[in-house]
Amino acid sequence: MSRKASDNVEYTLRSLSNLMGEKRRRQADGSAGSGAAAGERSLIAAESCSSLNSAASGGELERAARRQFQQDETPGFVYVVSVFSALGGFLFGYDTGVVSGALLLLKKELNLDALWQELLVSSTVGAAALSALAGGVLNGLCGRRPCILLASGLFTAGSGVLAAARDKETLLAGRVVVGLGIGVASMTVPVYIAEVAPPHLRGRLVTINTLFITGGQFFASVVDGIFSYLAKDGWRYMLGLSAVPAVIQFLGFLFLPESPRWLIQKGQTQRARRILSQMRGNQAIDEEYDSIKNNIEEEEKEVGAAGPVICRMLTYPPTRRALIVGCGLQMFQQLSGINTVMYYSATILQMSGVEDDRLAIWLAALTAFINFIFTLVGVWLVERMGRRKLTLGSLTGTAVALIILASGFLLSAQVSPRITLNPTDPSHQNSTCTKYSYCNGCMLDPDCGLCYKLNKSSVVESSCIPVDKDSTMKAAWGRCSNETVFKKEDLFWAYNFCPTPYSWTALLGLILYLVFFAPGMGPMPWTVNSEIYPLWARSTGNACSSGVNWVFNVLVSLTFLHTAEYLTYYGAFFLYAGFAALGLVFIYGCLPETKGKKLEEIESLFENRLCTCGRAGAF
Ligand SMILES: O[C@H]1[C@H](O)[C@@H](O)[C@H](O)[C@@H](O)[C@H]1O
Repeated sequence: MSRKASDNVEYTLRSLSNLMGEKRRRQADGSAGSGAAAGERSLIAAESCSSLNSAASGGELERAARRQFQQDETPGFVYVVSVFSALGGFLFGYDTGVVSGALLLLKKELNLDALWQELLVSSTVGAAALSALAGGVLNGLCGRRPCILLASGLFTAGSGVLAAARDKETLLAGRVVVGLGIGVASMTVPVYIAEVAPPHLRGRLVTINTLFITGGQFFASVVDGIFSYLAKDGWRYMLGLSAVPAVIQFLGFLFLPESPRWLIQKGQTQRARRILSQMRGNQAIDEEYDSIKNNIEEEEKEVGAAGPVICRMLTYPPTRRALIVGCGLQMFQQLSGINTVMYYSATILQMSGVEDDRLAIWLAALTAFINFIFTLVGVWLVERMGRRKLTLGSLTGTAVALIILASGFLLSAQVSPRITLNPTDPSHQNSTCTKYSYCNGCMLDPDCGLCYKLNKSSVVESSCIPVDKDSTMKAAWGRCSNETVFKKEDLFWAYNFCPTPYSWTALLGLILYLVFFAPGMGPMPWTVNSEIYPLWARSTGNACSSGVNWVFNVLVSLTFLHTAEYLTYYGAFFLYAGFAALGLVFIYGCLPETKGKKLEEIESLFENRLCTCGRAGAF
């Protein structure tokens, strides 16, 4: 009998027996438990055989029974635990998202130069990379719960330091502390949720964590929008607000349990059984408990317990392959350019005709909102389509959207308006801006912007002028240096883009990008990583793959401006499209379907050669 058919039969039988009013099975505990469990299993097996035919024929009944079974099996407690853990995802999203708005105010109030701005952004991501890697050891030694408590403690402390900071050095320290929290949370939360969730809900519950990440990013952009009107100290609220969810998570986790799988691994079996039955409601837990326990024993025999986990992972082919798949997914997530697209979204939207510069900050919120809403679509799709199809579909759409986005920039560059006026700098400073004859060159120079008028839809009276050091919304001198005056005079200022009739193509590309990326490539790397490693390798596997995610995040964001300078914007987006295409080949060949499988069964999907793993379990 196929696995699916036997599952169906089991669902049907268990639910039917519930429907017929059979008394809830009592939880067996301790040594008496195993005898009772064996009895129960044989009862189920006998039921399975005798009812096989009727179950197989009654499709409707089967579906109803499956639904009933799943409702019975999933107590609200699992959802509560998942939501409290996913607050870690929210903080990850909030703290990485809020900084752009905070910087706009900070750079004026504390006179931050470009290096300090860069430091405040990258220090967090860099610290996250390091602590995600270190989080693996902590997770293995101390368990998931202490790590989540540690992360929320770090978030709380970091946001307190940031809100109270008096100078840029303290700000930097606060950003590093927050980054340490993000790294630990990003690798622990998906693992913890995957370990407490029942198999049929695991994908959905872990994907909720990414929904919280994008929700955090969206919330951060709204907070940025609101507090941007508060020129003095607005940044303190922006950076300090994350203490609220952090404290809630910390308090919640004082009462929430450890992962039962980790407890079994550490030999704390009584506690593990108690927590597992809490998580599974009225369902008998013996089967799951035995399978976790047997699996741990088998793994220890097979792989041996000596030597550092990473070495054992690399020398044991199934975990080596899983590690390559997990890290590859995280790498391709970042290489397809999500964070540059998000960061650059306000400009892309402005480029497409939104001319009110005050709106820029709200436009970023709109992008974050699309990312959030379409991650919700992913939560809905993950248990329907499965991880593999969802990731493949999402990455294909992402690659196409990147090509459209790049074509938008390419078309804009090709019809780039000519520069017709060359006013002289009143302060007689030498600026590179005056040397450009076309808008395209001017746009790629981060120090310059285009000041122009429109005659119908064509650009006239254009000049390339240095950008104001405090605000990219206006020029340093000349016709476009005073926002209120130049708008009255029907002048326009374009920083980072050239006004052309093809700008809408980039907007279309941006929207399509988010629509496709958010349901699959956003959440799946986290979801798949939480389930592909056997228990002994899970902390280390997730630490490595999260570390890879953060390292590529820093690399892509730090190199974007240089890549754009050397390859132009369209070149940069074509490059990301190329990475996405490579990612597609990799995922097609190597990513097996893990939907509905018990965590203990997944290891077997990596038994064959890496490039054939994609075929394993792909239903
Ligand atoms: O999965 C998340 C999510 O999609 C975010 O929007 C992105 O900023 C992160 O880098 C990524 O890891």
